[in-house]
Amino acid sequence: MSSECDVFTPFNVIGILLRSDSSRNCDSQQKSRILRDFVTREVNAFLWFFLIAITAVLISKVVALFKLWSKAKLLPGPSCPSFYGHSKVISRRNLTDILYDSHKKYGPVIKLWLGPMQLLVSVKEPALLKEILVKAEDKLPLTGRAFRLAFGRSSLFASSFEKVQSRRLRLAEKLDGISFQRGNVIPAKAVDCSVGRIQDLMVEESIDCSKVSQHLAFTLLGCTLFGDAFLGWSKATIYEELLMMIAKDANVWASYRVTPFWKRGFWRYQRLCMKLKCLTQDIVQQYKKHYNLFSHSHNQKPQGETKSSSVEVAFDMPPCPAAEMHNSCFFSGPNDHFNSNEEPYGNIMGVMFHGCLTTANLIASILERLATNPEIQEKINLELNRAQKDSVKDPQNNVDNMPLLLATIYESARLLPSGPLLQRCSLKQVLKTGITIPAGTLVVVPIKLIQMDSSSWGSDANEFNPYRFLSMTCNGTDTRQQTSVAGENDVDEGDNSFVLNDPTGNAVFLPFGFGARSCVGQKFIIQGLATLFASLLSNYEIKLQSESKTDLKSSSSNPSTAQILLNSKIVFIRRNS
Ligand code: HEM
Repeated sequence: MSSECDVFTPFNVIGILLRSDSSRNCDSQQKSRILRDFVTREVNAFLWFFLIAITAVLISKVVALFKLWSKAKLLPGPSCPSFYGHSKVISRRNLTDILYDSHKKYGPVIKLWLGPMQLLVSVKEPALLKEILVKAEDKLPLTGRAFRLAFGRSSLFASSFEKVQSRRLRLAEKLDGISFQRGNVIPAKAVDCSVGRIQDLMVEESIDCSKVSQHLAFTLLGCTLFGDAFLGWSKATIYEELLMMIAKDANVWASYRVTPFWKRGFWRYQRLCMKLKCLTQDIVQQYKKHYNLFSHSHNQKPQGETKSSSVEVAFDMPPCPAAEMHNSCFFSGPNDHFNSNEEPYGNIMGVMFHGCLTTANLIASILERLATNPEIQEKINLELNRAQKDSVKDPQNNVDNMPLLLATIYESARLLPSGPLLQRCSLKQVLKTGITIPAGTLVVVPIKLIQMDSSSWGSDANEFNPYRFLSMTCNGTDTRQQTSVAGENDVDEGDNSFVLNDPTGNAVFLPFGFGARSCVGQKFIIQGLATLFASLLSNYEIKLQSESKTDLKSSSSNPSTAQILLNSKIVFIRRNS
């Protein structure tokens, strides 16, 4: 017969765990029952708490979803075709084409659903653009993930503004600093090396426009970052190839929500990234050796102090003792502490990657415009001759006096931006105009459409016309100056001269973005490319290979498909031959 105490022994797990032996006395059974009751109550309380918390989270999500839906209702846009939104349509058609059609039908601010909880808002209205790009500071996680997967953690290209804020400020200061020392933006050797690269490629009669642009961009950036060490670096070609191979797949691997460790292709990609890291390490070592050699041969400073290297001069950096030279030497200040979570070469690889791709795209655009507009080329050459006569012989010091050349660069950037969209997320504020874009929305600015919009750029918005960035100044006998918009028949001569209307800050000119996350290399690269093209045009005439002409798609009624580079072949003809 069981004892009285045994009657109360519950048959739950805790009860079994706490059940006492029948040999124990009643007193100890009493204690264990109290303990068991206590534990049971604690577990129940925890479960209740857990349930309430989960329910609260779910309710808040549902409320947020309803809020999103009700706010989104106020925004115009095509009706949702299914529960999954427009994602199926987007996977079948180019997003820029869809945005072009939707903006045409529904106005300058439109919405698209990427899923039941993901809203995309595209803004084309110039009055709203600046406000949005200033207020929305974070970028899409995809961009940050692509850089992180390829180059490790770094503090320049992360999606969160908080993480990049201080580092991008310092880099911008340094790059802007050298932009003020105009003549020296890109060291003369970098330009010579880039032009020399064209001569190497000239073995063939004509050159692939995209290939030569890629070589030029890579040489320009490499020489600027690593100076003389880069000129003699035997692995430069492999580095360039690796960068391009990584660029091809970067967004594919970043688009996986969970890193696809199970895919063989992903590990192949990681090996490429690893090789790139080793090569970056190698060029930094070479730079270090070169720098050591330089400081020993110019032993002008006391021990412990070193003379500024070419890279430091180019980037306006404090001299850095060779022993401490690493990534931060390029991208940080004297009081910067290296973050141990960061990949030591992440920022260098990131800048080489972003800089090469975007600069190559712009160089290709300029080369094609010049090749298809020989009259502009000749006028730039006249401008170059005049600038050379006016001041020192070196054309590289005169890019500021070459408004047509600068206008050609701006116009080429307008017609072929490096990407079709600027992307932002987590816009928290209500916009001044009364339009509310809910928090968490993916906000896109379709730069390609904006930069070719006839309402902002005129009826020739799809055409190459560098004169849109120029004004004609007429210096009469009285000293007053009169300016008027320049045209292609105007000549920059004598009493008349062109003045550049700098488009930076114009809400509808966005090849370098705008606001908190705009490109920090803008001034630097515009000056650098002007220097490169001044040198290039003084040596060569650029022509399109005759068969290539039919390949050029110069205009179309839909700006989203206009001005696509079709990999034309170009010929460089030596001017004095
Ligand atoms: C023709 C050449 C270039 C073009 C067209 C270009 C264009 C751009 C664009 C469109 C963005 C995004 C802006 C936005 O979302 O608002 C960007 C970001 C950036 N660019 Fe460039 N870029 C060029 C060259 C360079 C160079 C040479 C450097 C550095 C030396 C550089 C450094 C950066 C950095 C650090 C960012 C990230 C800013 C951030 O996320 O906060 N860029 N660039």
